Amino acid sequence: MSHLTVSDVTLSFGGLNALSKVNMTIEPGLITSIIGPNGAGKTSILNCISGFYHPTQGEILYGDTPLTHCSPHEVSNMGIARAFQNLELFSGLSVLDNLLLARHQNLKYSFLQALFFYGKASRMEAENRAYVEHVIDFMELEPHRKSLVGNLSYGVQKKVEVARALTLAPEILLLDEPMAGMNLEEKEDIVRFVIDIQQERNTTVVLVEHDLGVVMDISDRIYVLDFGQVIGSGTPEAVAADPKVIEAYIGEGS
Ligand SMILES: Nc1ncnc2c1ncn2[C@@H]1O[C@H](COP(=O)(O)OP(=O)(O)OP(=O)(O)O)[C@@H](O)[C@H]1O
Repeated sequence: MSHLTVSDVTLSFGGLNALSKVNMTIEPGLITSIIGPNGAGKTSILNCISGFYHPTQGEILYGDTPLTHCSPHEVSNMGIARAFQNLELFSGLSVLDNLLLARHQNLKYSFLQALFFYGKASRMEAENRAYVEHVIDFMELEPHRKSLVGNLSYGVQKKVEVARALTLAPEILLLDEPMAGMNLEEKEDIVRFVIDIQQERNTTVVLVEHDLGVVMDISDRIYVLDFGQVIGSGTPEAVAADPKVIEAYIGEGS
């Protein structure tokens, strides 16, 4: 597994810099959280890493491979998957079909093979099916596998969204506010899965989350953004004691 390196990334929308010379190193195998007040640039940095936005300046490398100008599809094929803040699920399809569809993105066989459905295509189809079943099992979604996503509670839908990203077997999982709108029990549930994803699947996790209690509890490293700039970084203890970070949060509340 490789380091993900964000170097001097600036993202401008007209006159507004959503990100200004942001530097981050996402270390393999760790949970790195990105926090900051509303509008600080947290989603923008995930958008740059996942190829939805292209930085105005700066560079993003995965190992030695530049991601800066890659499309979202190219980024996910490199092993970087994203679960979205606003769910990217098909509400009229079952959990199983949503996950199969997501996994299907990774199918690589020719039109002719697909047409006659033999050889590599059928083998890959079986492998995909098995992998999706494994993700359903891992995320404890078995009771919901045939349910239409639109009929599920918001908390379960958020879990399906994480599962959707996991079907790509990512090395890095980007999670954008996976606990937003959840009740305490649902939050505890998803926290347990985030830790399991890191520890049991040896996946690097990048987490954008507003719940500071959760962030302090589970993160190995934290980056703090404010007005598009990194104002603090390090272990949870170091960040919690950083006067600039405290100021940014007190400023937000006052
Ligand atoms: N597509 C866009 N066009 C114009 N401005 C944008 C766009 N995307 C983001 N911004 C602006 O960039 C800044 C950073 O937004 P971003 O969504 O990254 O913040 P955030 O930290 O994720 O906020 P929140 O915690 O509220 O989700 C904001 O001022 C936002 O209005």
